[in-house]
Amino acid sequence: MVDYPAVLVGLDFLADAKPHHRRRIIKQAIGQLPELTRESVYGLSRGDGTYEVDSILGANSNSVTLADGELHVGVFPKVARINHSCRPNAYYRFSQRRLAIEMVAYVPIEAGQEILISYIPLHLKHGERRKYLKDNWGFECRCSLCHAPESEISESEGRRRQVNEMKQTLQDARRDGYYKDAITIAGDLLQFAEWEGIPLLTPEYHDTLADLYLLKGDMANATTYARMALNGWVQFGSVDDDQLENSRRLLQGLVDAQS
Ligand SMILES: C[S@@+](CC[C@H](N)C(=O)[O-])C[C@H]1O[C@@H](n2cnc3c(N)ncnc32)[C@H](O)[C@@H]1O
Repeated sequence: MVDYPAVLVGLDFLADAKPHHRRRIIKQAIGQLPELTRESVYGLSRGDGTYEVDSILGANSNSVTLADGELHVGVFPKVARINHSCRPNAYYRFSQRRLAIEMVAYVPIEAGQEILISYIPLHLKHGERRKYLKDNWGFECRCSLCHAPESEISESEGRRRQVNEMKQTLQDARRDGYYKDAITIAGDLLQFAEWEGIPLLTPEYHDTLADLYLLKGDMANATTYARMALNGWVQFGSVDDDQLENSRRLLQGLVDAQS
């Protein structure tokens, strides 16, 4: 799914304009939208706040960085209908070239099944996630993980903690030249992500494995993983995705080196 902004406001303007000017200008901009888009913006859920425009933006905006490097806040009407989950099945990314948000499913999502994204970084702990959502979004999370039995939450916490530690150990092992150990950890990380149902971006790990095998001098495995990474980025990637380009270059370099 691709979604274009109905409203896009520079962060400088939000920070600097006098509140009543800001609200008037944004309201005027919404008023000038085509009828259907305008209705979809006014039909969005409301956050706290006395002022309509502030409460719509507060509960429904996404921060995006435009090609000029400037941070903006946008209302993307379709994305704004998607709820948060600490166990998401999709994620979104912003394409500067398309000026659009692209939704990407981590796993197959059946028709009728709810699309869920994480509004917050996934590595946060349970309590931190709840606090972040309350402080920044103003709601108590009711996702399936937050409502799971205590034992399931603590199992999930343990796995996430372990994943963070493993990522650190992997980096240390790579830096110190223990490539074989780093390769084992990268494989375990993929397995953990599957158990947790927290989709890692698998191509990222295939890229890591390609890099480690290359460092180890195992060109055959490096090429296999580079190819898997490239296939993954084609699936997950965007038109302006650097990772796809980097992956393509790595694979080409490996193929050239062996020919
Ligand atoms: C961007 S909107 C999401 C779509 C909205 N639920 C709707 O029906 O249009 C964000 C608002 O949805 C609600 N929400 C989203 N995820 C939630 C969750 N995990 N638990 C409780 N409320 C949630 C909150 O009220 C939040 O301010």
